[in-house]
Amino acid sequence: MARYAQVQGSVALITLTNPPVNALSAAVRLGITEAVTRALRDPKVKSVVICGENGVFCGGADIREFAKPMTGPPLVPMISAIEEGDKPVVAAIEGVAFGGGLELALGCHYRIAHSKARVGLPEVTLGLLPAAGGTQRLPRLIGLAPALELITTGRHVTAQEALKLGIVDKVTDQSAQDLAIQFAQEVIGQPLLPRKLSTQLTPCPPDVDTILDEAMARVKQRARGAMAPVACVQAVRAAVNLPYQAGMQKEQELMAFLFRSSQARALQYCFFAQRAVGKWSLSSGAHSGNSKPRPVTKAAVIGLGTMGRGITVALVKAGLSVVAVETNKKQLEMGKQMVSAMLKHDAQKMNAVPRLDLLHYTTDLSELKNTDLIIEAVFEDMALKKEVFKKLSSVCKPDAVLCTNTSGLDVDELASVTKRPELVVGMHFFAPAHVMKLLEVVRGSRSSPEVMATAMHLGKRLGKVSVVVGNCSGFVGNRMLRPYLDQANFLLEEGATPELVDGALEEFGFPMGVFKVSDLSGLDVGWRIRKEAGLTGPNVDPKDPLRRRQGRRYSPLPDLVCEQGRLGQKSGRGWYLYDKPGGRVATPDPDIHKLLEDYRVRHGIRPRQIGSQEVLERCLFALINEGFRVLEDGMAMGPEGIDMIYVFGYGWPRHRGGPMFYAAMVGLPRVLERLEYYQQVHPDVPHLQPSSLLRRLVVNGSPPLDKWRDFLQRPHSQL
Ligand SMILES: CC/C=C/CC(=O)SCCNC(=O)CCNC(=O)[C@H](O)C(C)(C)COP(=O)(O)OP(=O)(O)OC[C@H]1O[C@@H](n2cnc3c(N)ncnc32)[C@H](O)[C@@H]1OP(=O)(O)O
Repeated sequence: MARYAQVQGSVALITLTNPPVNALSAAVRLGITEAVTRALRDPKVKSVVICGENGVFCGGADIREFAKPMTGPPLVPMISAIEEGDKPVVAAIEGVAFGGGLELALGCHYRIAHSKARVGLPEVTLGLLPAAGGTQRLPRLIGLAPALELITTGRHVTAQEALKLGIVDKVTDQSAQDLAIQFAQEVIGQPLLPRKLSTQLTPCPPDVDTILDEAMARVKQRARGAMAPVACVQAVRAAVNLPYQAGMQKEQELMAFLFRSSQARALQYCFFAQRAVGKWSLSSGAHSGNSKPRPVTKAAVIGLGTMGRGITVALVKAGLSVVAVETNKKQLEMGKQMVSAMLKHDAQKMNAVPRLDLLHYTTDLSELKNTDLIIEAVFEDMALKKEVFKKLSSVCKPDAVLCTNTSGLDVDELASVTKRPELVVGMHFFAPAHVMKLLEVVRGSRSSPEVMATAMHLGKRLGKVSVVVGNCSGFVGNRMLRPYLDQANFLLEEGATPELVDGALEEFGFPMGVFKVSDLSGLDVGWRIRKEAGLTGPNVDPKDPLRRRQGRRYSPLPDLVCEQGRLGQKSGRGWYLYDKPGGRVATPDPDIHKLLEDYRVRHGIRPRQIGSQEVLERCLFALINEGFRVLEDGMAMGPEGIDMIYVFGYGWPRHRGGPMFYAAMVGLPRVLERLEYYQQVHPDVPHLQPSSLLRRLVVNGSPPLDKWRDFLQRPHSQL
């Protein structure tokens, strides 16, 4: 796991060999410990170079080992032995030096990086802190403020920035290993003490306490309940206030606390779940390993509304040439201006040139005959989308892939109007499409494996976390959102206020509560959908009482709010009051409180005190329950997919792992018991009826999440 060689006569070359990222597994740590001991003992060896095989220095500790009892030599003494040795050790960093990998390099006396390498301490993203001396050595090397920023965010740093910050000593476009070997010979005999970071003091500006206090305030505000960033600040404070050994002691104490936390488990689960969803498989036996994507060099986007514009920008940023289509010249010009502005803004931030040359604008669909893949992003209306698909089917080349960016319409119905249903797939982007990381790739019943591979591969090129989902109303994300929204509205009827509900959800870790999100998206969006579904407006069954629709409880509150012209942020009033139309700062609105009070009086509802726990249980458990139904119906590959959809698309706090992981952490019997309780209290809300899968899991002893698939009744998923 670590290869040893003697090169150029006097240089010991230690190579980490644990593909794909040379993670510091027990075997690698043992290999390094033995190799370093050998090099330090061998009188013929005058200096040492540590590098990684296959162009990767080291991706850090082996995260898979965290769930198992610790074996092999620990990292801290291994790194100390390198630093304390009397021979210069040079780290040759290619690819990445992350986490324990960078900590290993910080224990070396010199660091040389390839120009394409990246370094960083991403432990905080795993619910941990850099506990192999990272919180103590990095501040000593680069100073307090930059170290705080890197450690509390886990941000990856390019080799160039690392050089500027002083993390690395040299950057090369050639082989970092070759330069390191040469360098290791040059530094033989030079004093080593100044290069041993543990012997140095952290350089501190006079306002050190202010810097630390401000960092703590910033981190607490951003963390939304995540503990690791707070612990990172505490550990770095120790690098300033305490001698090295005492600082290390503090680092270990904080790490021990984090390591056992449910947040660390959640974040590590997310790390693997994010990678697992990329490995899709279909019930036909096709999977990501045996299905080849089609080449896509030229794409098209139909419709330059909010979604179409974002998708166009995302495609251009990924280097694809794009034909952007609108129905008339005026719309086209408007779309063009917006897309150009977005690309210029983005390029400016990255100090790059906007790739406007990749774009072609037209109102003529016949110009799509050479495009490989078309994404329809017109208004969410089945008739209109069908018309577009019919036309696309006749103008596009026969093997062009046709994608729809619907947020919930039937992909099969759309595919049925084309001559190539096997080349039709849903690509559900989330607004703003060039920013949001989530992509639901919707498999129609006839979508071919090749077309699924193409959409998933394109998602990856766009930097998205792409999740394969089945073709059901609302797909996965929006389907699960409905019971959540319903519960939030019912809570208002029963005595809550928007700020009470939002407060509980924000305290849980959502960046915004449900009513603030609705105001941001525009309340008219849901209003239109409810009208089309016959839940409000002229198509309502006249026999339905006001608070019952289609056989179940219904809250007309959101409709009443819209009828008052309160459409959310854009109109300056929604569930909250804003300082002006388009304003962002929400303040509680006495008019809404009055509306709720009048409503309750009108309907004879006695308001009651509602606490945060009830808000969370009713909103989140109803959503989770629908998640179990999604699994039962075979509309998602597994709980990991659902969790990634919620983490990347709906602001579910990552340190809570996603709804299905959260359910497992709370305990499935508890979720079931609370759903049963609320169902008894609200028998007219079918969403509260516990799903059969949840019941079956509980009866079978609540197996761990990765075993849930074994309890599905359907032999095959719908994917
Ligand atoms: C005592 C505790 C001390 C903790 C200190 C630490 O070091 S904690 C770990 C800190 N390191 C990280 O957080 C890095 C995590 N990895 C990455 O950011 C990326 O994987 C990468 C190194 C930048 C490589 O990215 P790339 O896109 O090229 O590949 P993948 O992400 O798909 O990874 C390939 C496979 O490798 C697995 N993997 C990656 N890093 C680790 C790791 N540190 N431990 C274990 N496994 C790791 C990853 O899961 C992939 O596996 P597959 O089975 O192929 O999905």
